[in-house]
Amino acid sequence: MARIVPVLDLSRLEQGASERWTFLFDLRTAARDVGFFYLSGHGISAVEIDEMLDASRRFFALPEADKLAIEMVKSPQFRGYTRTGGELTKGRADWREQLDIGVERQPIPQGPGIPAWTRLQGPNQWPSALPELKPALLAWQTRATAVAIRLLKAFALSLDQAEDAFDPIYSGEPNHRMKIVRYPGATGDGQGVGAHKDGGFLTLLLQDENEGLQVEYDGSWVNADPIPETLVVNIGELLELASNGYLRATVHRVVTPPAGVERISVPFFFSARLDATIPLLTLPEELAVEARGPASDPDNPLFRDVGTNVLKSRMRSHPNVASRHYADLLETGASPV
Ligand SMILES: O=C(O)CCC(=O)C(=O)O
Ligand SMILES: [Fe+2]
Repeated sequence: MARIVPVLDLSRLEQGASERWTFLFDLRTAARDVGFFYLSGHGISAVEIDEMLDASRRFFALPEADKLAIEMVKSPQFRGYTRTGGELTKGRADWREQLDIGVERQPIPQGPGIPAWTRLQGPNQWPSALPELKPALLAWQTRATAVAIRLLKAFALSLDQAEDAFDPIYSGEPNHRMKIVRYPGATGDGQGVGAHKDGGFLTLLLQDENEGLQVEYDGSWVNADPIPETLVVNIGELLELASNGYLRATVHRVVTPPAGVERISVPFFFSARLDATIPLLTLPEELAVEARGPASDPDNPLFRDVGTNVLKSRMRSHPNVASRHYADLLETGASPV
């Protein structure tokens, strides 16, 4: 039986015009039909992958005090460590611990009339007990950004747009974010991370050898079990919005591993600049007739303003950070949540 979540080889883009053309067709089909695929031929080596997973394991093995020293609640930028059960998906605790890292930038000076999402820009928190983590994660960000941009250009071509159609909304200051995540075995109620869609353009996920990721397809859950040396790619809400729902931001979740197993993953979320507004692409007629419009969920309103969208989802996932650093928005009802 054919795999539901297909494997696509990115190096086909460089194998001549006809291979390139069929790759773009396969890419568009996978992103429209399942919204998830495995990516091979991405150019990130097995050694780099192992190093990233090892660095993640070393972080989670640190004494709890070293991890709590950089807890996310200290960061208005939603950066840092979240302990197991500390994050919510649709109001329910996720049984995973994680470190959130964004782009390293100076905070934006605040004052009257400055939009709240500008507070998302600023520094990361790094563990002083593991100095090698910072260069390892920043190196991964650089590698993953390059792959994400190649893919985004390919998506633009596959939708009959100019290759650089998305450049104006990410170039200069893209707002990617990544996490290292550990799912401990047999904890909580089995929700590693609850069913959700990702918010950005594209997510590139590195997973270790352990199962747990599931993708919603045709009303049921399909396992997206690890395939060595591949990344799992999924479409985020921004690409669904830009394509008027032609491409699908698919719901996914992670189930808790069994006792004695821990699962490590490294999701990288490629997104647009916080000050960008998501355009609506004009699709060619044969694609436009198949565009369903972006899924509308009254519990999860989508905004074309990227900064507002990002702040909304961060505040929902981390209510402790919201009440410490965004209490003004919660009190005045100006909250974008
Ligand atoms: O850990 C995984 O495999 C997926 C994580 C995920 O979906 C997320 O953090 O958005
Ligand atoms: Fe996700």
